[in-house]
Amino acid sequence: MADTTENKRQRIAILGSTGSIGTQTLDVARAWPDLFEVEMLAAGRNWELLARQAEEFVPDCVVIADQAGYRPLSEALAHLPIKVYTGEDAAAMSVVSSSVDTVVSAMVGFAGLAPTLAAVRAGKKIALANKETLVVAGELVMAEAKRCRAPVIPVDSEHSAIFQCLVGEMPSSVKRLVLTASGGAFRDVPAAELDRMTAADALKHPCWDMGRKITVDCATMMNKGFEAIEARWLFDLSAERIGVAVHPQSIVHSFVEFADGAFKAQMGMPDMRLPIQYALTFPYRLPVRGGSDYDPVAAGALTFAEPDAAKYPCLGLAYDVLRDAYGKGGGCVMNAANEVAVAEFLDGRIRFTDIYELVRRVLESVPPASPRTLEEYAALDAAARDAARSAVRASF
Ligand SMILES: NC(=O)C1=CN([C@@H]2O[C@H](COP(=O)(O)OP(=O)(O)OC[C@H]3O[C@@H](n4cnc5c(N)ncnc54)[C@H](OP(=O)(O)O)[C@@H]3O)[C@@H](O)[C@H]2O)C=CC1
Ligand SMILES: CC(=O)[C@@H](O)[C@H](O)COP(=O)(O)O
Ligand SMILES: [Mn+2]
Repeated sequence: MADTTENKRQRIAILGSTGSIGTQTLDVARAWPDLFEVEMLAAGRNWELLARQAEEFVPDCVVIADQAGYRPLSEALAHLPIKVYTGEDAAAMSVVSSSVDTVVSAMVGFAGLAPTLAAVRAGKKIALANKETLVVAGELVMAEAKRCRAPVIPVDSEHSAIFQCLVGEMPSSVKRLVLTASGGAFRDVPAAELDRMTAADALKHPCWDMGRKITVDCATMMNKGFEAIEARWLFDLSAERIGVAVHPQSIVHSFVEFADGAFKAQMGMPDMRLPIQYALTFPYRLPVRGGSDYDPVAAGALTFAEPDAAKYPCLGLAYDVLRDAYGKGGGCVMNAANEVAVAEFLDGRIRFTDIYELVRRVLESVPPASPRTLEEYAALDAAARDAARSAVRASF
């Protein structure tokens, strides 16, 4: 916590402040007013919540992506010295401000890539929740992070757990990582019944309270596939050294096996405030105010099992992408198709089991590509979305 030891508050920007990770980041900032200063907030459409957050934290600026929210937001904040921006590049332009130390990347989906990359290029510390940034463009983002000396600290609970296990270890000592998975909303539903499951069913996650898109990704286990790709880029490991275990209790947040046969795990109650706060204060640890205690003796048995590959085909598909079976742009195409598929499912236009089918078809139909720049990734994302929407119109 370099900023804090210098008696200076850490100045944070939150991309996606109105979402699940964003609001919990503000819980952390609220709990430690002497440590954190909220400098910038960015949201998609929810200008009312953004206005309330800005009233409370009085950042230097706020960004609302939805242009319809610009006027009411500006009017609501007119009595405060807060700049209000909207427009396609506004978030990316605001996070690079010299008054920002740390950027919490917590938008959902492809939308998070451009502002996160801008923050990386400005050498900011990144607290990374938006895993899609690495699924889509992990090679570019991590190369730029290295070039610009921008530390990327994971917020995603599994990667935070692995990051914590690796403190003090040599990379060459690592044999493999194992990402734990709850199994999602349908872990106790037989595979044959999945095509009848509704959006309301899929949104009942057994352990975590999160945004709608990631909650559906957990039900398909696409989330775990994304996390395997995220682990590849964060920890520089190949697919063979990244495993997945179903762990219904969501207490062990992931573990690492070392060359000598030792295992290290990070455990705790499912509460994202811990990994969010750890990413902000690393290498220091502070109490999580309002966090719940885990008592390993009272809590009972912890269990682990192999994922059912037939029931969760999205996981295998993501591992194919991880092995570059669809070219270097495979992650970008898979993410775009998945965003379209999940939105169509949430709107009741396709079945739960169609999500896999749609993503697979788009991966098969979009020609392999090797994007290198943000613009090339954006073009590939747009082509994959078009292909996904055409496939929905044609066959679902
Ligand atoms: N929630 C969790 O516990 C975890 C989440 N993550 C990851 O963190 C990220 C955020 O997840 P979560 O908080 O659950 O998602 P939510 O859906 O709760 O929040 C998403 C946020 O992104 C904003 N947003 C959406 N689209 C845009 C856009 N085009 N431009 C600007 N802002 C936009 C939303 O604004 P608005 O609502 O105003 O439209 C909202 O603030 C995801 O990548 C997810 O995979 C990772 C681990 C755990
Ligand atoms: C909290 C978090 O990190 C999520 O990404 C989590 O992984 C969801 O749970 P499962 O993927 O285990 O269902
Ligand atoms: Mn996770």
